Amino acid sequence: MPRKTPLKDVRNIGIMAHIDAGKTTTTERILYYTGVNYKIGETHDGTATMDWMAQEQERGITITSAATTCFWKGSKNQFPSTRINIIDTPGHVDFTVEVQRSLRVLDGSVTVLCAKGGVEPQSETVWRQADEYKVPRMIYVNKMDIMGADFYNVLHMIHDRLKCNAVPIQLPIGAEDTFKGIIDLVEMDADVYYDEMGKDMRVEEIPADMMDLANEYREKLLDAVSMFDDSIMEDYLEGKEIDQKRIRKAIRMATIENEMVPVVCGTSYRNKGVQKLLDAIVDYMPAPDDVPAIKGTNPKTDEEEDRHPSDDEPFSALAFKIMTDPYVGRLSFFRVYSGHLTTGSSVLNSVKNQKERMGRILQMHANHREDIEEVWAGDIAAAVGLKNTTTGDTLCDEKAPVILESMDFPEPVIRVAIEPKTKAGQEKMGLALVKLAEEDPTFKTYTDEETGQTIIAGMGELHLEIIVDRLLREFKVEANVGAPQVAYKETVRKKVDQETKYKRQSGGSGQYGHVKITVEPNESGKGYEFVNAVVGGAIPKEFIPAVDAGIQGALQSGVVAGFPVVDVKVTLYDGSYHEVDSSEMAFKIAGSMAFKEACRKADPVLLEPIMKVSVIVPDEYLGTVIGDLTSRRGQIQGQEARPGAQQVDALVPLANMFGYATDLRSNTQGRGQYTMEPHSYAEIPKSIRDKIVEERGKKAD
Ligand SMILES: Nc1nc2c(ncn2[C@@H]2O[C@H](COP(=O)(O)OP(=O)(O)OP(=O)(O)O)[C@@H](O)[C@H]2O)c(=O)[nH]1
Repeated sequence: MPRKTPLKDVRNIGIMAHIDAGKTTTTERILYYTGVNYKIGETHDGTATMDWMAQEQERGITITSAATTCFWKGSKNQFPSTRINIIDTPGHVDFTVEVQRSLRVLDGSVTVLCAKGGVEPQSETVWRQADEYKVPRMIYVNKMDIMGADFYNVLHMIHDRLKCNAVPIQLPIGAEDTFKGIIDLVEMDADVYYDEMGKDMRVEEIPADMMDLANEYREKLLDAVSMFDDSIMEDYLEGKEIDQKRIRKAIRMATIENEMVPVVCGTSYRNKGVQKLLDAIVDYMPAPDDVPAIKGTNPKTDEEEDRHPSDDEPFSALAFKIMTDPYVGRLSFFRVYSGHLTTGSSVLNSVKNQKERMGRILQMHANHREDIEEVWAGDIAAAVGLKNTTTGDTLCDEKAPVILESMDFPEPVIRVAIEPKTKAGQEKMGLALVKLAEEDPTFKTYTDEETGQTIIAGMGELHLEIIVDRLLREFKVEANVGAPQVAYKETVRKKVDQETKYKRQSGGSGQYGHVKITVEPNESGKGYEFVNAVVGGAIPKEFIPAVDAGIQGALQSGVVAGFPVVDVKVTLYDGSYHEVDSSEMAFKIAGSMAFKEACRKADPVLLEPIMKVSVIVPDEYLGTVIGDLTSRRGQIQGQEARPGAQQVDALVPLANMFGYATDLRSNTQGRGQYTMEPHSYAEIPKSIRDKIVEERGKKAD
């Protein structure tokens, strides 16, 4: 069967927003107008379709990025029927990795801003991430109906904070409770609404009292796009009629090239402007073949090999989200980059070097799913029952293997001990935690060797709360959790050489493993690296992975205070073996012992997560807030004026940020706001380190 929607008519977009800007409401309205929903769900009723995880409904926030497909007829029939895949993204900072992984697989994004709040710090964070991925963007200024809505102020904030070439392609008519329509600067007409909830809309001439303003902004728009079609400005200045198609084409090119960010407005809640937003998505957001080819590597030759968005290339796709679904089991969301695949065929997971059968493929809609027979370049769908595929893996044609550029996941910064309420729950909890960790690469679970406790580690308190919540709801495991603690790490500062011989002679056969290794610091963030430099069979090939495994076991619990060891490079360069007594086990033990011994000598240090904290505080509390941040070992990075307030940016150890929300509230009479995200890991000052070591019940070395 040929593909149903031409590649040109596919839009993979994300909707990004600060909490409460109205992302969920906007998505709901989009689904409503595209005919997927028969009734409009309100987020505050808890019936919104996108927020289908129970706890999201209760909390009123969107956590996971579900992909939803809908179709829009397209504006002026330029694109007869465009397929829009919406990748939902969360607004909370604990879930930035969700934002990042969606940025990886989408082609364009709509940033929703609140017409009153404008650019909040979280929007800035997400914007910078989108900059990194060079995602073409447009901005939707929502909530034009609320008290304090000010389109031009938001525009000013966009220029000031996001430093992008934002150009309105619409202007609001009125604001707050007098918001009654939208001027279209391409068509030079107005959509005027005659009722509260956006049912009665008429296309009219631009109101006379707004004509000058409309002309002024039309000129700005034409000026912005004229670099993509210089005759546009000439024609305009000569007073000639300019074809709308030409303007749209130029806006589209400028947007896709990341040279311009079109700005539209409306109120999703009151159903005003959403259809025009859909038109703009179709007109200006890129199709999969408008963006550069995805980079990849051939796993056989290690050579770079790109995959172009074409059905004729070999199949390649990136798994970007794993979810456990109560009805169908494990769902793996994937984005197809090239080629075509029929349900029932096999693919290669090139990262794991394992075959997977694509037995059933589903198209996800917000509230139902559809079995599909085929997927094509540019599609987003979900496969049922893939066994070994995890987030970030490449699925590809076995005959043309490729590993697509994936995503980097940050290390968890916060940990809590967790314990099932009943003994019977122990095994169930273990299995459930493993499942949850498969879904979410920023969530880890392990046993603390010092205390024997089960630990869960993640990106923030809310992140772990949600995990505990899901344990209860989805896996029926009731658990007690301890107080959140910082997820410290250990590393080494010096290169050392280590020789260790593990030899036992007890009764029957003995054990013999002898290794010579060097242990040295690895680049920050590079993790653990193992190099096999053994020559001439000093250690037989079959025992080398055992040495590596032994070291990996030892990495879990460092020599300073039993925290995981990161960023070390270990080179195994020599050793010896015994014909009879050597075994994998013996080499595993030798590897582990050698590594621990080497670490003791290699100037081991304790590292702590440092957070980037942004606080917005009314002027009168500025001194108190800065004083407080400094007393938390914070380093002030900068300060910027906002209307009636200041934004303070600081780097603060996570250990000193517990309880910050409460303190900030009392220091500012509830008027301060803050966001924080992981920034880096840094060495802990000695005095504090000694205290941590002591608390862990171990003596400092
Ligand atoms: N007056 C008005 N209220 C709106 C508008 N859009 C959204 N809201 C309300 O604002 C609140 C937040 O909207 P949501 O759609 O849940 O916001 P969100 O950005 O998805 O929030 P998170 O899911 O928490 O990230 C809800 O109570 C909405 O009903 C609007 O255009 N006008």
